[in-house]
Amino acid sequence: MKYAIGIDYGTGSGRIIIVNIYTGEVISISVVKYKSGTIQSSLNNQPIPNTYALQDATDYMDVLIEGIPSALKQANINKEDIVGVGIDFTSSTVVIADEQLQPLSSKENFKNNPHAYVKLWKHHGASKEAEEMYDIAKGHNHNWLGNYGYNVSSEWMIPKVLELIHQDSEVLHETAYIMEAGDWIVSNLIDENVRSNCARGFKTFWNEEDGFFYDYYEKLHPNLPNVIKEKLEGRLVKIGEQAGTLTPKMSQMLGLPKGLPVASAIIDAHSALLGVGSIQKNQLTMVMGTSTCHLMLHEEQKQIHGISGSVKDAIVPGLYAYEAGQSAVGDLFEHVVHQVPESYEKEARERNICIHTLLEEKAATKRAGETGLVALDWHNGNRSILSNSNLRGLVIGQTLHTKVEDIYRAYMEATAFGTKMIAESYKDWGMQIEEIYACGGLPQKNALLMQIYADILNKPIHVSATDYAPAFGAAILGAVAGKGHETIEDGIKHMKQALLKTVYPIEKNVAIYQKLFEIYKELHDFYGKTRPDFMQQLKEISE
Ligand SMILES: Nc1ncnc2c1ncn2[C@@H]1O[C@H](COP(=O)(O)OP(=O)(O)O)[C@@H](O)[C@H]1O
Ligand SMILES: O=C(CO)[C@H](O)[C@H](O)COP(=O)(O)O
Repeated sequence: MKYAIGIDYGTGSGRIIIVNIYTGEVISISVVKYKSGTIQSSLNNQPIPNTYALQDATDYMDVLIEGIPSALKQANINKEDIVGVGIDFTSSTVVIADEQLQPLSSKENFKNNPHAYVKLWKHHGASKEAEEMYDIAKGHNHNWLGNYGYNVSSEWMIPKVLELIHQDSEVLHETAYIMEAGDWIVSNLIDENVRSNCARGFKTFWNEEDGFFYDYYEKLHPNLPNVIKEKLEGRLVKIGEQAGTLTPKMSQMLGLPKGLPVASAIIDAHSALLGVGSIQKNQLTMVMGTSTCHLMLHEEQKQIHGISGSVKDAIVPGLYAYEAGQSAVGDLFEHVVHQVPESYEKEARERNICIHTLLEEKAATKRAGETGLVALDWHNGNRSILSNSNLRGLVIGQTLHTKVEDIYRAYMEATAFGTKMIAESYKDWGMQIEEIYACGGLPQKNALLMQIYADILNKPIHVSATDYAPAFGAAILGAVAGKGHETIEDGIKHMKQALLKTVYPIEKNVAIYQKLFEIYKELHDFYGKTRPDFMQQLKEISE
């Protein structure tokens, strides 16, 4: 029997699975929550801006140190039968490290410095840098901005590097490596500075043909080209390739075979396509968790307004991977969970169910449209199709009878309307959508959510049976890196996970939601395009 390990680093936790590479059977699962979670509002009791979202990279190492021995113990297999390990990580989640790959935040003199910590993918501290980059990129004689959907997101790598250059020269001086967190994990496992084409292509202004866009970087800041050369370069390893092998120190620390092959890191949402097996063009895959990513594959590169980017070989060699997304989905539902009355908390405790389930149950008692609400799901900005992290949420139609579950339902509907905007942009630019897949940690947990998506998108939604689609994708890459399978396609054939169900649209709901979508689009275009300054002003006044 042969096995592979897949390690999925999500926003709140790391998930480790050991998988039979011939059957896709999960032998064991280990989940390790990040001890410091996401550091927001304050760091060590010192206030930090509300736009900051930081993490502590030592938590990522704890996932390995605690999670792998636990998964091995549960699996009770001969570890010599493990052929390889793959890692997927949220992105662009940026680690600041010294020559020994130690995170600067772990050093005594930097432990209270926010710029020494990981800038999580949803960190919006670099919005001014992103706006400045967009203005300069627009005037730059190139065509690559179209490959990024004609936008620059503050969630990407270069705005976060510029923020560091602008804000903290001392941290920058002590920094040897600025790395995607997935690359940082792989580089620690093999003791070499390597960089994956996946996150590099999507989150940094780089493509394999041209390399880094140094002529553009020079216009942004005189120091930027050197910072990129000195701190972001590293041996490129592409998806599907082996990055290297486990060092003796790591194999001893983790209890894994010496010289175990390690795959190049992949972005978490992109890895899910491998785990689900949705790698045909005309398939839209929604990876739904804290956020949602909307991914497609195509043999051509099209410049699609409002998506986050398109990169060749980033998921399946030979195909362009396309990504769009929404920065707050599970996070938005969680926001309501924290606002329910004590009576709801009491009821959930007594029935031993989570608040999400209680809210879903209460929200399901109403028919489509009965709340009388329409919301904009922009509580953490709008990633696609407006790419504006200064935008804010909105609910219209509230009365004195509006309940918290009505707001919960309105947010579920709003995230589905936002997905419809993305799907329409894909279709407007020549990407036909014939099938829709849903995976990630959300779809299996909330039946009402998936029915709302089927009704609003007016398409059947194929729901993956596993909560761990990204981890399965990482395990497939680990199996290929370790020559357990010759190609990614072979790995998918043996290891992809089954579907749980297909949710079909309900005709009467489709008609009601089409009316509500027309209102959503009016609100979207007014607050997102005609007067985005309203929400910008509210943000500035609040700071
Ligand atoms: N039953 C539910 N309904 C809606 N959202 C949920 C439910 N259960 C958890 N969530 C949300 O899902 C998100 C976690 O998604 P998951 O995919 O597990 O993690 P990650 O985003 O770290 O990969 C959290 O934001 C949480 O609020
Ligand atoms: O932008 C991303 C991918 O390109 C982030 O990795 C994703 O949005 C965060 O993932 P999750 O919601 O699962 O935590």
